[in-house]
Amino acid sequence: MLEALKKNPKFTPRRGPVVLCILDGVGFGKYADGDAVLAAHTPELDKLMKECPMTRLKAHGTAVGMPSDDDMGNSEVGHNAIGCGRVFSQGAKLVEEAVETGKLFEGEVWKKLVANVKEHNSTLHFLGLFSDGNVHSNISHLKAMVLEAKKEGVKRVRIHALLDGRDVPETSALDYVDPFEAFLADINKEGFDYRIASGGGRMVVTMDRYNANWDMVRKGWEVHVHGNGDLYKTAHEAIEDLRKKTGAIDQDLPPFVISDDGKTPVGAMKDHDSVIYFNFRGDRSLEITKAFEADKLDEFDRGFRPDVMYAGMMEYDGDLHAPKLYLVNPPEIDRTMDEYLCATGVNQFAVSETQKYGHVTYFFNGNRSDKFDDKLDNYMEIRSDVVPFEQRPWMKSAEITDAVIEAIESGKFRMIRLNFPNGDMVGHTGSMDAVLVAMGALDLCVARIAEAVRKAGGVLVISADHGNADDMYEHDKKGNLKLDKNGAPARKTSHSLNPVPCIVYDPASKGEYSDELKTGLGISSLAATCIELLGYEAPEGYDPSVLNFK
Ligand SMILES: O=C(O)[C@@H](CO)OP(=O)(O)O
Ligand SMILES: [Mn+2]
Ligand SMILES: [Mn+2]
Repeated sequence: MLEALKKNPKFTPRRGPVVLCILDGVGFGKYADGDAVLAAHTPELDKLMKECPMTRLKAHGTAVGMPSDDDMGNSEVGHNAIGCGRVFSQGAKLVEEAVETGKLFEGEVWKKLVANVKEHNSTLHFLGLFSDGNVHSNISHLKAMVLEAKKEGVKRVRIHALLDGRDVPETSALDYVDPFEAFLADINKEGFDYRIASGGGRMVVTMDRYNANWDMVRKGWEVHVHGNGDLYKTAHEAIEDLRKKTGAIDQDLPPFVISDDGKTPVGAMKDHDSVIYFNFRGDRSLEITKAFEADKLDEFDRGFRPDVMYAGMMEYDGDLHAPKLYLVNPPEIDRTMDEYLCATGVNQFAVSETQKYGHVTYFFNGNRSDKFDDKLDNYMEIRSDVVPFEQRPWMKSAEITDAVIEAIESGKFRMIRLNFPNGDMVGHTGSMDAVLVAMGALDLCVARIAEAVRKAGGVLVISADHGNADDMYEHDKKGNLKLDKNGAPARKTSHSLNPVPCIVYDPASKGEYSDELKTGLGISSLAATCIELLGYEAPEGYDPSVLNFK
C-alpha cells in the first residue's frame, strides 16, 4: 500500500470535483488542410481555449516512452503516461531493445518454443499486426524472429498476417506483404518451408478489444487455427481480389486462407505447434490470448482446439497474468495516480464507452485490470455500438456525458475521469465529414459538462492522449497535400504527431496559480495537475504539473 498524498499548503481544493476529460485523438493540427479539429463547429471548445488557462502538451515520441520522436502517440502509451504521471520506456522500445541485444532469444520462453517444434518436427506460427506502425507491433521484430528461427534450424514457419491500414496508410498492405514474400522466398531457397498462411483486416479478425465484438476473434480463429475460409494461392492475390470485391481499406478486408491445391490450407494449426502472438500491446491481444489459453471458453465454440505452446510478445495484463508465456517483460508501471488517490481515501469515478473503457481503467492503471480499492474505485462502461463509426460519429458521447453529470451532481466523487472516443475512433475511418460531426457532438457534450462543473464548484481539465482528428489528410515530407487517384485529398487514418491541448476551466478560481500555464511539458504532467487541483502535493518523481502557483 502506498502512503497517502500530502496536503498542498498552497492550494485549498474547490468545493466540487476535479474532472479530467480526455478527448481521445484530438490534437492541434500542423496543417490547416485536413485539420478537422480546426474546421469543425466547436463554439464551446473555442471559448474555453480563449478564456481559460491553456497550454499544449507533447503526446508522441519520447515524451510518451516511444523509441523516437518519429513515432506517433497512441492510447496505450498516452493513458499510461497520463495515469502514472511519469514516462516509462514502452513496449515498442523494450521489444526493440530485446531484439537488438539478442536478449529475446536468450530467454527461456523463446528457447522453449523453438525446442518444442524441433522435438515434434512441428510448425512455428507467428500471428500479429503486419506493419511497422509501432502501436501494436513492428514487422521488424517479426523479421528478426523469423531469421533467428532459421538460424536455429526451425524447418517450418507459418505467418498469420493481420492487415493494418490504421497505424499506416490505409491501403499499404502490399507494401509489407510483397517484400516479406521475397524475404521468405530467399529463406526457402535454402531448403526451409516458411509461408504466409492466413490473414485479414485487423478490424474484422482477431484484434477485438474490451469484449466489444468477440465475433472478430471467432473469425480469426477460423482462418488462423483451422484454415477455414476463402482460399487463395498467395496473400498478394487475396488482398487484390478482396479489395476488388469489397472496396474495403486494409483494416476492413475480409479474412483469407492460403492453399496450394485449393483444398488444403498451408497453415492450419496442429498439436505440438508453437504459436507466437507478436503484438506487444495488450488491449487487442487479450481476447485472442484467452481463446488460445482458456480451458473453457464461453464466447464462441472453438471446435477442435489444437494443443499448442502459445506465447505473447509481452505480458498483456499484470493482474490476469495473461498470457502465461511471454517473450519480453512489460514496463513496470507503478505508483499510478489512481492507486495514490485510493491510498488517500479519494472517491473516484471513471467512465467511457466500450471502445475506450479499458483506456480509462486498464491503461490508466498501468495495464492492470483490477481495481486498487473496490469502494473508492467506481468504474462505468457504456456499451459501444458495433457499427462502422463513420455511420454514428456521435457514438455514445451523450450517454457518457449523462453519466458524468450524474456523477458530478451526486457529490460522491472528488475525482472523475472520462474518455470521449470520437476524435480517434471516427478519425481512424478516414472520413473527414464524419469527423466534423464527431467534433460537433463532442463540443455539445463538453459544454454540458463544463456547466455541471461550474454549478458544482469544481474544476474541469480538458486534454487528450494523442492526435488523430487534427490530421485527416496525408502530406508529403515537404508538407504538401497528397492527392488520391481521383484528385481528392488522400485520406489519413492513423494518429498524428501533434501536441494536444490542456485547458484548465476553474470557474471558482481564487487566483492561486498564474493564468500562464507551464510550457514544454508532456501529457504525463496531467496526473500531477489533477493531484494538485485536488489539494495534494504530487508524489516524488512525478512529472511537474502545468500549474504555476503564485
Ligand atoms: O485502434 C487502435 O488499436 C489504436 C490504433 O492502432 O488506436 P488507439 O491507440 O487510439 O486505441
Ligand atoms: Mn487514443
Ligand atoms: Mn486510435
